[in-house]
Amino acid sequence: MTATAATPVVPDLADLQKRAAQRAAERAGGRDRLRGHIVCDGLVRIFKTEGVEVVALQGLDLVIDRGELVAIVGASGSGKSTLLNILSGLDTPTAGIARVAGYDLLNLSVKRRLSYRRKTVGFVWQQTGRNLMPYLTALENVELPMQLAGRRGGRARRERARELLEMVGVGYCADRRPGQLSGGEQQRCAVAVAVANDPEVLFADEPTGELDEATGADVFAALRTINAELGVTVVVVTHDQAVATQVRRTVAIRDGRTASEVRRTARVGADGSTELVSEEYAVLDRTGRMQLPAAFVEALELRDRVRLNLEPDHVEVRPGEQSRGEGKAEA
Ligand SMILES: Nc1ncnc2c1ncn2[C@@H]1O[C@H](COP(=O)(O)OP(=O)(O)OP(=O)(O)O)[C@@H](O)[C@H]1O
Repeated sequence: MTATAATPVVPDLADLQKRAAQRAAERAGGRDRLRGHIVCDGLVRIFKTEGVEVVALQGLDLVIDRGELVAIVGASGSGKSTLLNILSGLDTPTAGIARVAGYDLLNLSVKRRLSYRRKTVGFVWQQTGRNLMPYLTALENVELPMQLAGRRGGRARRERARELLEMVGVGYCADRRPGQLSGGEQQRCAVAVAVANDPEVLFADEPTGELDEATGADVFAALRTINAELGVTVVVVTHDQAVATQVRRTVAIRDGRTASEVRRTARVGADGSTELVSEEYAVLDRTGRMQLPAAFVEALELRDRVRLNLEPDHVEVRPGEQSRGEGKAEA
């Protein structure tokens, strides 16, 4: 159709969809922002029970690149499980963007959701009993998902299962049933089971919650190996702050939003020795919102209103009239 003053061009559905996608990307801060393997942008989840609304996620932003290993930490009730349930396809968000490996989790048909959960993602749960079949050996447990998916022939399946158990350090447990394994060994087998069908992303919900520190460290070592050897993106949810020493990137959630991040990088010293350096960042969302760390707020007794000053290379946050503290914080 030719456009004239009298007959304006009516965009067709494909045009409108393209425009809507562009607008959504612009609103989210441009296409680059939405390019991660896992992308949450302005993610909202509201639960309604008996007329009461609970806002579990209040516009959460998070971008995780392919092949990253990230821990999500936060106090009880901060929204960790809600986030994991959405990312693993068990729950649907109320609004925002949630995308994993190209799947738009807000608009999944039943068929796509099933395929997403079967092929794209793997899970390790906190309860060891939920991860493994009690009457099968460790080896049979790892073989089972491949068998159900009709992948690989019998011998190849067995070989792959052995390889995965070796990879997570429990090759010696192959012929034992879960009841004959320690909690840590069971969770390491669970990691092997979860990646048996080559998922793109592995989600682990408090995988060390029932373990002591040393055994928990073995499970983290298994997750790191899987991440490095298979290139699987790994997201571990935990309320254990000590996990920061086990991974390179830790994202803290507070009140349903990403609040801060700790990144650990290897730094080579003048003598050639390598040390891991941790740096903590506050997370700034695309509208410029950030959460001050609770310790800073308490130290200066900040409340209600604060004064902001733009300095050449930083922003200064000072107590306002309502705040009683006399000191100043800098962001
Ligand atoms: N199905 C639900 N119905 C109503 N409210 C819910 C539901 N699930 C979670 N919530 C609420 O949402 C908020 C976040 O809960 P969530 O379980 O995600 O937190 P969490 O960080 O995983 O906590 P924990 O470490 O204790 O598991 C809480 O206030 C919780 O009570």
